[in-house]
Amino acid sequence: MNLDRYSPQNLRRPSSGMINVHPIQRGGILTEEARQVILEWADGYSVCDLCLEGRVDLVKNPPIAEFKRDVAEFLNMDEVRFTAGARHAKFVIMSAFKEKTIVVDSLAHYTSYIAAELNDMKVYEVPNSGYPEFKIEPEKYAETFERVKEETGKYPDLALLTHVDYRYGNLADAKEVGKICREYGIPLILNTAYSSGVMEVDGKKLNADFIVASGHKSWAATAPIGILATNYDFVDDVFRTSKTRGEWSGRAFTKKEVALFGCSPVYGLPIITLMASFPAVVRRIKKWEEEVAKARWFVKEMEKIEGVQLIGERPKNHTLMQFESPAFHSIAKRHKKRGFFLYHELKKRGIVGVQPGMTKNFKINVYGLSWEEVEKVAEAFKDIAESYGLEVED
Ligand SMILES: Cc1ncc(COP(=O)(O)O)c(C=O)c1O
Repeated sequence: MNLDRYSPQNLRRPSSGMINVHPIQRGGILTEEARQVILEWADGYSVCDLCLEGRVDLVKNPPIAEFKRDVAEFLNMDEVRFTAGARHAKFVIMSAFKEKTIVVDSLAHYTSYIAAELNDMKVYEVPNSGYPEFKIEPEKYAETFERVKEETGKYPDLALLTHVDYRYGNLADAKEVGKICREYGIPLILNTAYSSGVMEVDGKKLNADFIVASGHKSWAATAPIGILATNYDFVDDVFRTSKTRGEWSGRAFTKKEVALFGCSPVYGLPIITLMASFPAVVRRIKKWEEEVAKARWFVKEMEKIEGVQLIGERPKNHTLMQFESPAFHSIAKRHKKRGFFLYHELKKRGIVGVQPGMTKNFKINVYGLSWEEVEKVAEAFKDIAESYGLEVED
């Protein structure tokens, strides 16, 4: 066994000091405030020094119990719990709908399907508009509900909408989908992994019954941490407490919430960094329009390159984007590094995050980059294109 492999020198992060445009990274970059508290809280169960009630969400020092209320207010929902990621939040909700039927958008993340599968749910999909915009039209929810009724004899029990999808960064019309769900009396999970924490999300305005969020994706927190917010109607079912009694010992755990494993598994840095970043997160969502402006500018610059084109909705309403680039793909075919050439060329210019091997299509997120950094990334792409003989408009 070569233990040297794990020495601090060998555990340096490969992307250190570079501009990282990986879609999943931008909203999870820690704030200065979070960096300041890291070391003090880095030990295992650090937040449990003064746990008097046997549940992380009830701890008063550090102020997690208050934080829970502030996050609920921020999302305009009634109750919140912290989970091990958005995926766990979805699992927790769906565990209250075991073996029932769920309708999800056809851009949903794999974790939505897995959470449903773990709970033996039957999944139906709402189609999207296909190439090139791949939009989810709200009325397709109503059509899918009717289709489920025709096939099974009853309307579905639950619906899920991915507010911003991970493939194209399309912003779905959550309010309208929420309205349709209300008309049918079907509770809606809004997956805000790519929206809450970077842009405003108001659960009541959007008619969401559940909001799931990802702290490490969009709230500047250390993984793994997610948020599950809901309204009073669902609290008893989703946050149901244990009814088990030890058959021999007679012990009971009546305060422990079953689907949260009794006490949600976020005992240290994840919850501390989520809290420490929260004031900055509350402030940063007000600057969302400027983030979108940067994304739109970046698209305009990228499309000056021969054969590069945005796919997904136009104009962009989010900072995550996908391009198709047949011209880069043709270069890859004759390059000795094959599809990896683009990754290497970008790395030489101080940029990481475009998936190694991808040239035909690639994804980028410009959230939180300064204007200078966005310009640097656009210039890098143009420079690479020109160096391989592609046309770039002035
Ligand atoms: C739309 C969407 N939802 C959920 C997730 C998973 O989030 P988490 O890691 O918090 O479980 C992802 C991850 O990429 C995602 O893109």
